Amino acid sequence: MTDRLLELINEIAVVHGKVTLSSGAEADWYVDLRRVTLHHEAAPLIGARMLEATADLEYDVVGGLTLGADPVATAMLHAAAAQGRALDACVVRKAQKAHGMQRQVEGPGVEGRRVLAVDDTSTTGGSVLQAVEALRAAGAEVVGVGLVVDRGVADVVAQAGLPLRTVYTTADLNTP
Ligand SMILES: O=P(O)(O)OC[C@H]1O[C@H](OP(=O)(O)OP(=O)(O)O)[C@H](O)[C@@H]1O
Ligand SMILES: O=C(O)c1cc(=O)[nH]c(=O)[nH]1
Repeated sequence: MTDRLLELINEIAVVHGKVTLSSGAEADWYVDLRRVTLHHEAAPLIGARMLEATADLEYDVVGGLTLGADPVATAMLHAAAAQGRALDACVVRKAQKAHGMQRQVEGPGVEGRRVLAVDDTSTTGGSVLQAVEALRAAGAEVVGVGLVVDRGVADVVAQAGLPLRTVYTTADLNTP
């Protein structure tokens, strides 16, 4: 059976060429997941597939470090709502806001709640584990990490003591 989401990722998000990654490392390919997490056909598929991939984990809030995680979390919120499930989303700011409510984690609240930390992709795990730290500081119980594309963080997430659920790994992508 055709995997339409994988087709879309390979067609519109995989970029060949030298690129500097979030960690500062150099790579010769990139997957610009924003091109699919904000795409009219791909985003609903991402919501459904992320719910499926994390079905064995129990959580009532989903979110991660802005910006990559945000459309993933909201796609999951909407996919869950379509199933009659009340799943809230949250956004983890890169730093605490200096005015207003001065929060780092935005949304209906994570204190005392079970949270799935997500990201669109992860290469070193730095971003998603920064989100885990901020979520815990806000009082959340982080139950696991969910990714659309894992670029190789299984060991890092395991070392952090969290279960990792992913829809794709780099082996699934048309990379050089
Ligand atoms: O596993 P890591 O080494 O942390 O890399 C992965 C991170 O890099 C990208 O975000 P980026 O830092 O480019 O920022 P953005 O989400 O604001 O675009 C991506 O969305 C992940 O969050
Ligand atoms: O490591 C990263 O920064 C990174 C890799 C990648 O393939 N896609 C992305 O958005 N970020």
